[in-house]
Amino acid sequence: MNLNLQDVGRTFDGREVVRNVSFTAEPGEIIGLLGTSGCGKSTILRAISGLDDAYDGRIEINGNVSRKVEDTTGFIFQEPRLMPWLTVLENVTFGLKGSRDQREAAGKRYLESVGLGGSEALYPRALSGGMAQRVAIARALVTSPEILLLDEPFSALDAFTKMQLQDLLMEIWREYRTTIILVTHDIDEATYLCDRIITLRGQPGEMDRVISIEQERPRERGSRQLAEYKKEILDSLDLNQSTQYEQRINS
Ligand SMILES: Nc1ncnc2c1ncn2[C@@H]1O[C@H](COP(=O)(O)OP(=O)(O)OP(=O)(O)O)[C@@H](O)[C@H]1O
Repeated sequence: MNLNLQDVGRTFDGREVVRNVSFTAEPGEIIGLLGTSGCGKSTILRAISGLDDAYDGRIEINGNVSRKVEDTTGFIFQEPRLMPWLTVLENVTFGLKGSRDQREAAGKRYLESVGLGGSEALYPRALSGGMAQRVAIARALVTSPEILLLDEPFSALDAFTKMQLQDLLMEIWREYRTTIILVTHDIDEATYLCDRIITLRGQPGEMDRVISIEQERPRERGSRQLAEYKKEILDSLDLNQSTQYEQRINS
C-alpha cells in the first residue's frame, strides 16, 4: 500500500492548523510523525483515515485520490475505546462482515497475535491498561488494513508495558508488513520503531525535517546510534538545551 500526501493542510473555522504536509509512505514502511502539542499530528492522521475529509491538498492511496479510505486503514487511539458491555472477542469482531464462525475465527486469531489467546470471554473491566490496548490492536488488525494509523498508542501506559507493546507492534509488523503511520511524543519510541521520522513544528504545523533511521531491526534501545538520531530530533524541535547553550555562548 503506497500512501502519498501532497500539500495537505487543514483549516478549522478560518484558523489554519496544518500547512503543506507532503510525504510518501512506501509499502511496509513505518513513518513517525513527531512534534510538539497542537502542531496538527492527529489532524493529519484523521485526514489519512477518511474520518475527516475537509482537508486541503491531495491524499492518494496506491495512486488513487481518495477521501474515504476507512476500509483500508485501521486506527489505534491513545485510549483503547472498548465497549464495556461487550466481551473482548465481541469488541474485536464488532462490525466485521461474514458468518459468526468466520468472524469468531478471525477475532480469535488476532487475539492470539496480540498475546491474548484465552481472554476472549473477559469483559473490558477485567483488563489491565496494557491488555485493553492489546485488544484495541487486535480490533484494528482484524479487518486486514493496509495502513495502520496509531495516535500516541502507548502514551497512557507505564514504561514496561509500553516497551512490551512496542515490541509487539514490531512482531505484528514482521508478520503482516503493514504500512504504519505512528503519531508520538516519545522520541525514544520513534527512533526505536520508525524507518523515517517527520518532525513538525509551528502553528500552523509544518514539516521541519525528515530523518531516516538507518538501523537494522531488531534495534537496541539506548544504543549510541539511536542517541545520535535523538539529538537530531531534539535539535529540530529546539528542545536540545546543550545545543541552545552552545549557540548562546557562540553568539
Ligand atoms: N475539530 C476541530 N475543530 C477546531 N479545531 C480543531 C479541531 N481539531 C483540531 N483542532 C485544532 O487543531 C490544532 C491541532 O490539533 P491536533 O490534535 O491535530 O494536534 P496534535 O499535534 O495532535 O496535538 P497533541 O500532540 O496535543 O495531541 C489544535 O489547535 C486543535 O485545537
